[in-house]
Amino acid sequence: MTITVSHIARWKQEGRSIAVLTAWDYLSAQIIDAAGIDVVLVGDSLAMTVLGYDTTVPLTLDEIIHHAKAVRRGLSQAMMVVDLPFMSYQVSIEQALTNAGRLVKETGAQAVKLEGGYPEMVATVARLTQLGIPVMGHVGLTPQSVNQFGGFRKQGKTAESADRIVAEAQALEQAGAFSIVLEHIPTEVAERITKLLTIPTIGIGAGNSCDGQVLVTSDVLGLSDWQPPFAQPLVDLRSQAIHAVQQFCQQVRQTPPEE
Ligand SMILES: Nc1nc(=O)c2c([nH]1)NC[C@@H]1CN(c3ccc(C(=O)N[C@@H](CCC(=O)O)C(=O)O)cc3)CN21
Ligand SMILES: CC(C)C(=O)C(=O)O
Ligand SMILES: [Mg+2]
Repeated sequence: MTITVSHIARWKQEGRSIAVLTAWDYLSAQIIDAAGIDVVLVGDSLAMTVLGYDTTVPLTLDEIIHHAKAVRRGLSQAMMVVDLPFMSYQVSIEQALTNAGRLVKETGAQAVKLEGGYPEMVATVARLTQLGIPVMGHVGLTPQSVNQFGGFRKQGKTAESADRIVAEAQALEQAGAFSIVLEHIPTEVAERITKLLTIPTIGIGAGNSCDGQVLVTSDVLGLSDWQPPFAQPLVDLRSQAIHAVQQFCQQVRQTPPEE
C-alpha cells in the first residue's frame, strides 16, 4: 500500500479531490487499483450488491473479513478501509475495539469505518484512534439505521437535523477521525461541514463541495440490478455481460456434441 492517512490529510490542504470506490473481492479490487483509485472501501453495501440482501443489516463480521482478505490481495497502491458491520461495534467500546482489531489484524485494513456521530460513538472513535486504529466516520444517511429511518431516505432536510449532522461531524473530527463520509444530505449541509472541518469529507449523494467522492463500484460500472438516485453508471457492463453470455450459449448450441 502506498497511500496512507498522511496522504489523505495532506490532499485536503492541497485541494486535491479524493476518489474512493468499493471493492468486494480480488477481481474488483485489482480493477479499481489498476485504474488509480486513492482509497478502496470494503463497504458493507456488499451485503446488497453481491450477497443479495435487502439491506446491510444482516452482514456479519466474519462475512466482511472473508471479502476484505480477498480485496487486500488485489491491491498494490490504494489505501484499504473496511466497514464494521451492524452490531459489531455499537454494543460497547470493548466490542468495537475487539472487532476493529480483528479487521486490522486479519485483513490488513489500514482503517475502519463506522456509522454515527452520537456521543457513545464519538467516545468509541476516540478510543480506537488512541489505540492506533484510524477511523473514517459516516453521518447523514447511515444505512445500518434503515429500520429507524423507515427507508434509505435523504437526511438533514430540516434545519434541526442539518445542525445535528454538522455537530456530529465536528464531534467525530474532535475525536480523531481521519476523514468522514457524508451520505445523502443536502449539498448546502455538506458544504457547511466541508468548510468547518480540517479532515476531508467524502460525499455520496451530498453534492460537489466535498473533498472527495465515494460510490459503490457496481453502480459506476452498471453491474448492479438497481442503483440509488444519486449514482450515475459510467458504462453498462450488465447488458454487455448478458450479451456476451448469450453469444456463448449460441456458440455452444450451434455445435452439436461430436459422436
Ligand atoms: N448498490 C448500492 N449502492 C449504494 O449506494 C448503496 C447500496 N447499494 N447499499 C447501501 C446503501 C444504501 N443506499 C441507498 C439506497 C437507496 C436509496 C434510495 O433509493 N433513496 C430514495 C428514497 C428511498 C425511500 O424513501 O425509501 C431517495 O429518493 O432518496 C438511497 C441510498 C446507498 N448505499
Ligand atoms: C457507500 C459507502 C459509503 C458505504 O458505506 C458502503 O459501500 O457500504
Ligand atoms: Mg457502508
